[in-house]
Amino acid sequence: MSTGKEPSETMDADELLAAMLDEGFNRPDLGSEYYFAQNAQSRSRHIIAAIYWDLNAMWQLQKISRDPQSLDEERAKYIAERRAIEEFLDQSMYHKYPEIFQTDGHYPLFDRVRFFLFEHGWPLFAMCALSEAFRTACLISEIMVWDEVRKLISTNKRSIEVYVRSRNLDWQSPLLNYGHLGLPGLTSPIQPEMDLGKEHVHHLVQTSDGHLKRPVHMGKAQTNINITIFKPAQSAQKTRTTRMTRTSQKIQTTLTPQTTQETRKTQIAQMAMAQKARDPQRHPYTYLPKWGPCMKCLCKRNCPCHNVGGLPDCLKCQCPQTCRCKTPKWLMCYRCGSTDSCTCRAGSMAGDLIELVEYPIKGTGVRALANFLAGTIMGEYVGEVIPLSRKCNDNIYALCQTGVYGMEQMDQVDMKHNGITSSAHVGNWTRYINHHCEPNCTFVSVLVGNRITTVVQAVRDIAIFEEITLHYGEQYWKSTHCFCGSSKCCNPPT
Ligand SMILES: C[S@@+](CC[C@H](N)C(=O)[O-])C[C@H]1O[C@@H](n2cnc3c(N)ncnc32)[C@H](O)[C@@H]1O
Repeated sequence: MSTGKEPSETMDADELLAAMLDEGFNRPDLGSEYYFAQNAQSRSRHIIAAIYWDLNAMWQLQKISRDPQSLDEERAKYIAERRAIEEFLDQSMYHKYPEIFQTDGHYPLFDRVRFFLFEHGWPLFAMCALSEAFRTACLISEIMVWDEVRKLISTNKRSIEVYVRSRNLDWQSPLLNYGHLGLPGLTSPIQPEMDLGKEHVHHLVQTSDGHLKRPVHMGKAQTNINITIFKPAQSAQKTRTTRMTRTSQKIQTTLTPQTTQETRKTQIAQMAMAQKARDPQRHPYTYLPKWGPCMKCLCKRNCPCHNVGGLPDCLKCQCPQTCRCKTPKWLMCYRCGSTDSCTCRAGSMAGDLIELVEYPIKGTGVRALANFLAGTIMGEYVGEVIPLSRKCNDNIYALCQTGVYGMEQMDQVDMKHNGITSSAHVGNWTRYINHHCEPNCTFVSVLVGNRITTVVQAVRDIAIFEEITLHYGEQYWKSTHCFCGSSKCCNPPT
C-alpha cells in the first residue's frame, strides 16, 4: 500500500519505514527497526543451524568417548563438554530453585530459562543445553535474536527431540544430578516416551501429524545401507549360459586342427580375456583402466605419468621422450585427485544433518538441518546393483549408472549404461529426495576409488529447513503429474 509520502525528518519510525519501502528501498538504513528484525531473523537461523551442528558433534564425541580404543584427549574433550553443560544447568537450576544451593555464588537472574521451561519443559531444555550455541544464545544474545531463536525452537521442537533421541544422546544424566534434590517435575519426563535409539536415524520419518513412521515400500521395510551392494550369484547363471557359451562356441569352431600353435595360443588368451570381462563376480561399476594417449603433450602415445587429466604441475611426465611405454591410464579419483587406483569412498557428512519428513502428496522427503553451500557433495546414491543382464522391476527408485560425466575426461569413458542402482528396499537417505523442476541438487556420476558411482551434489546454496530436491528427468513425469509447485513445472496438475 502506498503512503504517497516522501521520507522526511519529522516522520516517526513506522512512517519513515513505510515511506522508504514505497521509494523502493529493499533494505532500509542501518538502525531502523525493520533492519534489526531482519537481522535478528537471519542470525537466529544461523544459531539454530549451529544447534543442530553441535548436537551432531556431541553425538560423534559421545560415540568416540565410549569406544574403548578412544584417545585420552578425545575422552577429555567429551568430559569438558559435559562440564560446560552441567555448569549451564546449575545456573538455570539456581534461578528456578535458589533454595537448594547452599552457596553465596552469584548466578544471573534468568528470565529466558523460566519462559523456556514454561513453554517446553525440562526435557527439551536439557536436550538443547547439549549445544554450545544454545547455551551462548541463551546467556548473551540480544533480546530480538533470542525471541527468534525461541520461535524457531518452538516450530522445530519435534525435530530436535527426534534428532537427540534417535542418536541416543545422553541428555538425561545431567538432569539426574538434581534428581536427589526432589525437584518437582524433573523425574517423570526423564523416562523416554518412545524408544528411538534402536533404529537407524534414517529409518524414522516424521509425519505431518507429529508421529513417526518406519519407511515401507511394497509392504517391506526399507533398510539403510552405507555402500552399494552387488550380489553376483543372482545374476551369474544368466550371464554364463547366454553370453559365455556363445563366445566359447564361436572360438571352438575357429579352432581347426590346421591352426598353428601360435594362433592357438593367441585365441586361448583372447578367450581368457573374454571370460574375465564377463566374469559375474566383477562389479559392473568397476572402472577398467584403458590404454590411450598422454593428455599433457597430446603425443598420442602412452605416457608413464598416467596424467590423463593433463595436470599442469605433474612432475612425473617426461613426454615426449618416454611416451613409448605401455601403462594403463586411470581417470582421476573425484575425492583425492589421484590418477592411481586408490581406496577412496564417497563418504559425506551431510547425511548427519538432514531429516526425513513426510510432505503432502509427494510422500517422504528430505529436509536440510544445516546451511549447505553450492558444490557440497550431499551423499552417494547407493542401492542394489542390478546388472544389465537382469530385469529391473523398480520404476520408482531405480537409477541408471552411466559413465563419468561432469569431468574433463568425459570423452574417454563409454557413456553406455553399466547397470542400474535400485534403492527400493536397500539404500540410504538419498533415495527419499523428491523431484523439483528447479532443484537445489543434481546427480553427478564420478569415479571414486576404482568404482564409477553417482553422488548427489548441491547446485546452489541450501538454507536450513529447506527441502532437498533433485530433477528426475522429464521422462519420469510423462504419465504422472509433478507436484513440485514450480512455475517451470514439466507436468503440473491441471
Ligand atoms: C525416489 S521416490 C522419492 C521418495 C518418495 N517420496 C517416498 O516416499 O519414498 C520418487 C517418488 O516420490 C514421489 N514424488 C517425488 N517428487 C514428487 C513430485 N514433485 N510430485 C509428486 N510426487 C513426487 C513420487 O511418488 C515418485 O514416484
